[in-house]
Amino acid sequence: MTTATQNTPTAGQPTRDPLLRASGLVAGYLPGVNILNGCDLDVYPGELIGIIGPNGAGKSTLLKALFGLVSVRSGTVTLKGEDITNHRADSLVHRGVGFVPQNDNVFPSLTIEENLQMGSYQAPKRFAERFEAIVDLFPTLGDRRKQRAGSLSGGERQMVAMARALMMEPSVLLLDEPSAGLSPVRQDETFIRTRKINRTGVSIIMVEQNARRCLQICDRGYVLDQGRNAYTATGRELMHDPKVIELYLGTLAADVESAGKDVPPLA
Ligand SMILES: Nc1ncnc2c1ncn2[C@@H]1O[C@H](COP(=O)(O)OP(=O)(O)OP(=O)(O)O)[C@@H](O)[C@H]1O
Repeated sequence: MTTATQNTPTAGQPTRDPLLRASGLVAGYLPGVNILNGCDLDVYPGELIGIIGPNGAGKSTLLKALFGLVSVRSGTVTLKGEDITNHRADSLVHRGVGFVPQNDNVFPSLTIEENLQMGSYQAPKRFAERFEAIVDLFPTLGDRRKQRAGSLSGGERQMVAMARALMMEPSVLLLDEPSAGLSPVRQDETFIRTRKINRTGVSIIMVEQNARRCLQICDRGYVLDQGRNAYTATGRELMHDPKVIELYLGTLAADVESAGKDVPPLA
């Protein structure tokens, strides 16, 4: 059995230049209270990265720090080698970073089409072309373009939120707990959708509570604990690492291990 590497953020990484790199991030909300205590993260072109860890570990805060929503106190974030630390969200969108928050991620009173128009407000002339590309990926959105987002199910709203973030054709997409609050079936659909987006070439950083499913689909995973990298390796290695199972995946994962079988594959 391969063992995940503790405290070495470079484990299992490709050797080419990272698309996005976070180095030694320290960040927090209240003066004098740091939530991130020196986080490192590398995302290589085309990768799907999973971030898991206990409640309050700072996973969502890490995404917010990458997207300029939480002030970075020290450390740097680079995109294609360019320093983007503490850049504003609108500037990051322009540079190719997309963000899908966990909550309130659609405009409920607007139709699906209008929600997607909001996603392309920085490049309205590209709306038709981007809308067509999105509908190719998620045909339901085209069929139901005139439906108000507020009347959609949780899973469908999540699809609209992802689609809206894709309107600016990001090179990297940040997803904050996309499966939160969804039934197991809808969670699976969300993970399949995430992988589908990734296969179009978009790099993804996904924070997830559903750690096993997340590790199952991601190329590499980071385990965050108390605002620091605890473990990193490929998703598969983390999923089968005894220490990671014991500390972070809990009994369900242990049951899977002891039964000697993997979690069922996503369709
Ligand atoms: N807006 C905020 N103001 C002050 N503290 C906050 C704020 N948002 C989050 N925190 C605190 O930051 C810490 C980390 O929260 P964060 O949401 O990043 O953790 P997480 O790993 O994503 O946890 P979970 O899995 O429970 O969502 C928690 O102690 C939380 O209470």
